[in-house]
Amino acid sequence: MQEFTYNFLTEFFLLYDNLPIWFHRLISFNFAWRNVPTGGASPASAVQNYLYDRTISMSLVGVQALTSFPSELAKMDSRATRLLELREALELASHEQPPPLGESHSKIVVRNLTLATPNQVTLAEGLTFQVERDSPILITGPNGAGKTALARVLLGLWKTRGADVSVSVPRALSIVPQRPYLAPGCLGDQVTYPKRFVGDQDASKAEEALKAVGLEHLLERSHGSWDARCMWEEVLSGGEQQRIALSRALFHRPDFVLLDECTSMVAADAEERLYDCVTAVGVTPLTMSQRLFLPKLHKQLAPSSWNVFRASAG
Ligand SMILES: Nc1ncnc2c1ncn2[C@@H]1O[C@H](COP(=O)(O)OP(=O)(O)OP(=O)(O)O)[C@@H](O)[C@H]1O
Repeated sequence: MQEFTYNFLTEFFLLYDNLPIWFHRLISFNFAWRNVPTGGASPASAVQNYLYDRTISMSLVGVQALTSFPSELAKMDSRATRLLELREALELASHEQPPPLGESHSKIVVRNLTLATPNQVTLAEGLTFQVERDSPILITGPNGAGKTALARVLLGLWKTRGADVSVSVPRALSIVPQRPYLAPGCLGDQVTYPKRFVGDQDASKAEEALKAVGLEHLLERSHGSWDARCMWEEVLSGGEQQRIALSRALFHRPDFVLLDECTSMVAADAEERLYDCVTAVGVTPLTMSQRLFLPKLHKQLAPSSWNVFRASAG
């Protein structure tokens, strides 16, 4: 029944979303007809009033649009990033098929990797490292050094380059990006993304993940219902959005996770606990970050030979 009502309302507003505008116009015209200056109502004065009223209401709509501009921009930002990544992946797939990455069950292995952008700008050469289960590694480097680029290579989005290059990654590898994508859907869907939330099956695991990242208040706010829906990008703060993204890693528990500056908007005093949560559930992070406290949470630091990064002077 709930689904029927939801579908009905969605269809109704999609088809008739301009009804309120026409109601508003009728009311405005009625108002214009009644409130004419001395001399009585005439079509000319009514139309004049109507146009005056429309000018004012259109200006108000303009002001309203301006005030909602920053949040609209934030929404567009994460969507645009995803679209760009999709476009890059499609371009690579159509022109230059990247050689398939090797598959390894228990570790990430990178040997002699040359890191380069799609337009052939070399960012680093000879990258060699491996990440084993329970041996997290931290990669630091200045802005533009190529940390996200490395994540893209490991996910198979960017081509691997280099003589004798070999890159193998486990199937169970996922990413928590800096700017998370919030899926349209209910609260449960946000935690279980990319899979749809299935109440009976996912509720207790999703609740555990949500609590671990300190977002239990979202469930309380919706009176314990996972079906709450809203424009999540507008309602959740930047830090909350990043915590939601981390909760997905805790929900799905891949063997390895790429954490790409994924706590940059989280309050500093909570960050360390969040990283602990990830390792506590048996997920091994490969972290890309500038955060100063992070070295103590990782068993390995990226090898110093990585200072060949093109942008390291920055
Ligand atoms: N699609 C692309 N096409 C061309 N160049 C790109 C592309 N994406 C990123 N770059 C460039 O590659 C370089 C490395 O970018 P990357 O995002 O990996 O840096 P980063 O080390 O993650 O930086 P930050 O610390 O700011 O997140 C940058 O100079 C960037 O402009």
